[in-house]
Amino acid sequence: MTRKAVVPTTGPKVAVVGAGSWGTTFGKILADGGASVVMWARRPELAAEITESKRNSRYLSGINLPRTMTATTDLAEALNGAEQIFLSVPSQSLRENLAAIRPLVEHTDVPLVSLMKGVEKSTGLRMSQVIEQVLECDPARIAVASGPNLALEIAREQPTAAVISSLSPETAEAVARRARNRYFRSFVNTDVIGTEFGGVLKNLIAVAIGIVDGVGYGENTKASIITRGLVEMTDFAVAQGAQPETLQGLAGLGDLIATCQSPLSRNNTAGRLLGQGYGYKEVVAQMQQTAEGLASVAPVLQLAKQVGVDMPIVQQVKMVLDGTMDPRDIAPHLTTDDDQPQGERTQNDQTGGGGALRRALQRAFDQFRHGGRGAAGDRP
Ligand SMILES: NC(=O)c1ccc[n+]([C@@H]2O[C@H](COP(=O)([O-])OP(=O)(O)OC[C@H]3O[C@@H](n4cnc5c(N)ncnc54)[C@H](O)[C@@H]3O)[C@@H](O)[C@H]2O)c1
Ligand SMILES: O=P(O)(O)OC[C@H](O)CO
Repeated sequence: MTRKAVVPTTGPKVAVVGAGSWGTTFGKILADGGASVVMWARRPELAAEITESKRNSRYLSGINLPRTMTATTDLAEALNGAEQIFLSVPSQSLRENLAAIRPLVEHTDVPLVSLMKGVEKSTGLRMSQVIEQVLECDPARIAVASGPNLALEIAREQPTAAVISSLSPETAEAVARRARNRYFRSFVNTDVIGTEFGGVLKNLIAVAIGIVDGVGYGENTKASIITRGLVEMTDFAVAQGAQPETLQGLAGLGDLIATCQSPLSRNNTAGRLLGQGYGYKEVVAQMQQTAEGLASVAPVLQLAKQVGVDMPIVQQVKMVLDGTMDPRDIAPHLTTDDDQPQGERTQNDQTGGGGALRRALQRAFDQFRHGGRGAAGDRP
C-alpha cells in the first residue's frame, strides 16, 4: 500500500519573536499543534535556515522543524495578522524589542505571551510588567508560559507539561489551546506573579546546585539546597503577592526539579563553572546561550529586601558571583547564619502568614539592640 504524502494544512498564523533555543522550540510546539508559525529572527542566515532547511543548527542541533514554520528578519511581516504573539528574547533585551513591536500591535487586541524567565535588572520588573509598561496595554491581553521546559527535550518531542497564566482566564485558555499537541500539554492559572517568579527563582537555585556540583559535593547537599530553595522561592513569591500553591506546581517545584537536575540547563551549567573556580566574567564569556539567573540575582535580592524576606541561598549565590565567597563554603551557610536551631518551615506558614513581617520586626529589634549596627545574622 502506498502512503500519501501529508500536505500541511494552513492553520491560524501565530508569531514568535526570538529564534533562540526556546523561541524555536515553542514555534515547533505551536506548529505541531496546528498553527502556521512565523518566527522573527535577528540574523538573516538563521531566518533563511529555518525557512529553507527547516533547521536551527546553532540552537537546536539535529532537530527537524515542521514545514508550517518559517522565519523572517522583518518584524512587521512576522507580526502582521498573527492571532497570538509569543516573546522569547533574553529578558534584558525585552524592553528594546518591545519599542519596535509597539507600533505594530497598538491598534490590535492580540494576546502577547511571555516565554521568558528573568526580571529586568535595572527595574526589578517581571517580563509581563515590562510588556504592560512599554506597550501600555490591557494586562488581560498578557499571558506568561512557564514550567519544566528544557527546550531540547521538548524539541525531541518528549512528553512535557507547562502552565499558561493570565489575569484573564479567557486569554490563558486561548493560549493554552494553541500551545498544545501530542507531546505538550498546557495547564492554565490566573496567578501571573507566582507563575513568573517560579521561573525566575528556580534559575537562581539551579545556579546554586551547579556551584555545588562544580565543587564536587554530592546528593545530600543538592537535595538540601533544592528543598530549602523551594522554601525561599515560596516565601519570596508569596510576599510579592503569589499564591503558595503555584510554587508547588509546574512553574515552581516542577521547573525547579528539571532545571536543577539537568545538564541541559544553562543556569546549572553557569553555576558548575563558578563552582569549578571560574570568575563571573569568564563564565559569561563561556556561555553560548542565555543564563537568565546571573542577571536576576541582584534585582531579586533587592525585591526580597523590600518585603523583608530572607533568601540565604540566593544571597550566597550572589556572594560567589561577586567573588566574596569561596564556592566551597556554600554548604555550611545552607539555610541560615543564625546560631539557634530553627523549625523546618517557610516564613509564610505556621506563623499565620505573618512570617515576613515578623522577620522585619525582629530585624528592626536586633538593630536597635546592636546600636544600629544590625544583628549578626544580617551580615554576610
Ligand atoms: N532554552 C530553554 O530551555 C528555555 C525554556 C523555557 C524558558 N526559556 C527562557 O526563554 C528566554 C529565551 O531563552 P533562549 O533559551 O531562547 O535563549 P537563547 O540564548 O537560546 O536564544 C536567545 C535568542 O535571542 C537572540 N537575542 C540576543 N540578544 C537579543 C536582542 N538584544 N534582541 C533580540 N534578540 C536577541 C539571540 O540571537 C537568540 O536567537 C529566556 O528568558 C529563557 O529563560 C528558555
Ligand atoms: O537552561 P535554563 O537553565 O535556562 O532552563 C531552561 C528552562 O527554563 C527549564 O524549564
